[in-house]
Parts: sequence; structure tokens; C-alpha cells
Amino acid sequence: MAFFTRQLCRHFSSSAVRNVVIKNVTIIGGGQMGAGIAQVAATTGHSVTLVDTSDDILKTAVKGIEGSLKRVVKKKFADKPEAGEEFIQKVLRNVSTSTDSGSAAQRSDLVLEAIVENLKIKQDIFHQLDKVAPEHTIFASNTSSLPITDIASTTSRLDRFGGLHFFNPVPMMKLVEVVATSATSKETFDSLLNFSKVLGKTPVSCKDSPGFIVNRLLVPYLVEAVRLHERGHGSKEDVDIAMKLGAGHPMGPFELADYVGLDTIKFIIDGWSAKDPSNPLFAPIEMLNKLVAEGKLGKKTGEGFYKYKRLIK
Ligand SMILES: C[C@H](O)CC(=O)SCCNC(=O)CCNC(=O)[C@H](O)C(C)(C)COP(=O)(O)OP(=O)(O)OC[C@H]1O[C@@H](n2cnc3c(N)ncnc32)[C@H](O)[C@@H]1OP(=O)(O)O
Ligand SMILES: NC(=O)c1ccc[n+]([C@@H]2O[C@H](COP(=O)([O-])OP(=O)(O)OC[C@H]3O[C@@H](n4cnc5c(N)ncnc54)[C@H](O)[C@@H]3O)[C@@H](O)[C@H]2O)c1
Repeated sequence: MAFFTRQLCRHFSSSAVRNVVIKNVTIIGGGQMGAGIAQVAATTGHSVTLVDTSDDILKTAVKGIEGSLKRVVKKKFADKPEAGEEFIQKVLRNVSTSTDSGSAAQRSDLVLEAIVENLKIKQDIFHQLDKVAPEHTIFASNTSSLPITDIASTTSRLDRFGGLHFFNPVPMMKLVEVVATSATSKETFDSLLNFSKVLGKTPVSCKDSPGFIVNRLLVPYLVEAVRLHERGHGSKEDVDIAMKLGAGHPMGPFELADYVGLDTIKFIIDGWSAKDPSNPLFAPIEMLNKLVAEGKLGKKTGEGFYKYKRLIK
């Protein structure tokens, strides 16, 4: 009987979070991805709190959002610059910033994390927020490669935890991978799916398997391009031109790796290699490791495989 009552309570507690309509969103991490997601969520009328570790980083993030919105309105409001400016200000009013993730989470329907690709740091953040976020709040990670199940494991809301994987640059890329673990409730999954659609994205449903769909195919391709170049079988420039003109890709693999961030690519490959060391697809890549050790992380730091005049942020 006690078992039955416990099951009943569980049922009631999960039905209490049924059909969460996501209006207030906290995004942890105001880097390339967090700022992009904040922009899209604010544009679609959500109230967004962007959280990072310092006010300076947050200022840069908001500046980046404003710059990206200017690119959006240039076309959308080509003949009406005043309406374009009004649109930008309206979107920016939906974004507030904070260095206090706990108080932001207290007012949120969704806490979406987009910080560095490190399991322990992600687990620690969610462990803290789990204690203060309302019962109904859904937690999600934008991780590129870490198991959602592992990230969620430090919380007590396994049924209200999923993956929401966006693509860079978020305002332009239409896809969102929505990831359910074996514990994610159908209500949570549906809420995340619906949220993605409200953002104007096309969601696909993914299992909690390494790299989900896109990165499991894309990242081995990116590092294979580096290996090909290391073997002396093609210059970076020729490989990039070949894949753009021969395979119809908008960016070549070196350009795209720089765009994503070489630190992120390295975190992904190293993480997979630790779990599956005999898989040759995940073997260390000397050139990538060297660039990351030198702090040459791609477009965001001004140099990676190539040099850049203008930084991303
Ligand atoms: C690793 C992770 O876990 C997963 C990932 O994210 S993997 C990476 C996935 N992303 C990709 O594969 C990106 C591939 N690249 C592309 O699709 C394109 O090169 C691109 C959309 C980034 C840029 O397009 P491109 O034609 O090369 O350059 P550009 O002319 O500057 O931009 C095209 C349009 O996009 C707009 N745009 C580009 N970036 C933008 C941004 N951040 N914000 C707003 N608008 C932007 C431009 O304003 C331009 O608009 P217009 O056509 O109306 O003038
Ligand atoms: N770069 C991509 O193309 C891409 C695409 C999809 C997913 N992702 C994933 O999104 C996540 C973020 O990637 P990114 O490229 O935006 O990284 P980034 O380095 O541009 O930004 C990370 C941000 O997180 C902040 N941060 C770090 N620790 C924090 C903490 N404890 N609290 C609050 N903020 C903290 C940093 O200050 C930084 O501003 C990673 O998990 C990455 O794998 C990246």
C-alpha cells in the first residue's frame, strides 16, 4: 500500500508539471551559444535572464546580441530603419542580465545551460539550482557531446531534465536537437519540443547517445580534415574550397572548426576518447591540441587555423 501511495504521489507530482508553457527563461552562459539562444528567445517574446560570471562578459554578450539583431533588421526592415531600431529595443527589453544564477532560476520555467563543455562544472551548477528552482522548472543543457543523463544525475528532477542542442550561429541555424533521457517525462519532452517550435526552429528527437545526431557525424568529419592536412594531403585552404565547392557545404571544415571553437572540438573528442579509447575516430589530433594549448581557439579569440580581424563577440 505504501508503495502504491508513493507511485500515486509520483504521478501527481509529475502531472503538476504537465504542459509547462515556457515564458520565463534563464540561460546560464553568455558566450557564443548562450547569447544566441537568448536573442532568439527574446525575439519570440520570452522574458530572458542571461547569466554569466561577470558584468563585463554580460555587457559583451548584450552587445553581441545587439550586433546580431542589427544584421537581422538590415534586411527585414530595409525600408524602415526606425521600425528596425524599435524592433531591436523591444527585443533587448526582454533580456536582463545577472551574475546570480540562483535568484534568476527562482523565476524561471526553463533553465538552459550553455557554459563550458565540462561535466563537473555543469553538474555543479545544476546541483545548486535544483535546490532553489521552482518545482515545475525544466532544466536543459545545450551540451555538444556530454550525456544528458550524467549532467542531470546531481539533481532530483530527472523527469524534468532534457537536452536542448542549438547550432551556431543560433539566429540563423534552424535545427534544435531535443534529447530525452530514459527518465525524461513525456510532458517535459513535449514542452521542450514546443518551446523549440515557438522559437521558430525545427526540432528533431534524439536519444541520449554521444553527439546525438549532428555532432556524432560532424565532429569526426572535422577532425578527419585536420588529419588529412597533417598527413600533407591538402592545404587548409584547398580542403575548405574542396568541401564548399565539391560537397556544397557553406563553410569548409577548418573554417567551421574555427567558428565552433577549437576548445569545444577538443573537449568533445577528448571526452569521447576517454570513453572509447580504441576508436580511431577519437584519437588525439596533434595540430588541434597545439592550437588549443596556445590559446588559439578560433574566431572567438582572433586566431585558430586562420587569423581573424574581427572577433565574433
Ligand atoms: C559543435 C556544436 O555542438 C554544434 C554546431 O553548432 S556545429 C556548427 C553548425 N553551423 C554550421 O554548420 C554553420 C555553417 N555556416 C553557415 O551556415 C553560413 O556560413 C553562415 C550562416 C554562418 C553565414 O552565412 P554566409 O553566407 O557564409 O555569410 P554571411 O553573408 O555573413 O551571412 C549570411 C546571412 O546570415 C546572416 N548572419 C550570419 N551570422 C549571423 C548572426 N550571428 N546573427 C544574425 N545574422 C547572421 C547575415 O547577416 C546574412 O544575412 P543576409 O543574407 O540577410 O544578408
Ligand atoms: N560553439 C558551438 O558551436 C556550440 C554549438 C552547440 C553547442 N555548444 C555547446 O554550448 C556550450 C557553450 O559553448 P559556447 O561555444 O557558447 O562557449 P563559450 O566559451 O563561447 O561561452 C561559455 C560561457 O560560459 C560562461 N561560464 C563558464 N562557467 C560559468 C558558470 N559557472 N556560470 C555562468 N557562466 C559560466 C563563460 O564565461 C562563457 O561566457 C558548450 O557546452 C558547447 O559544447 C557549442
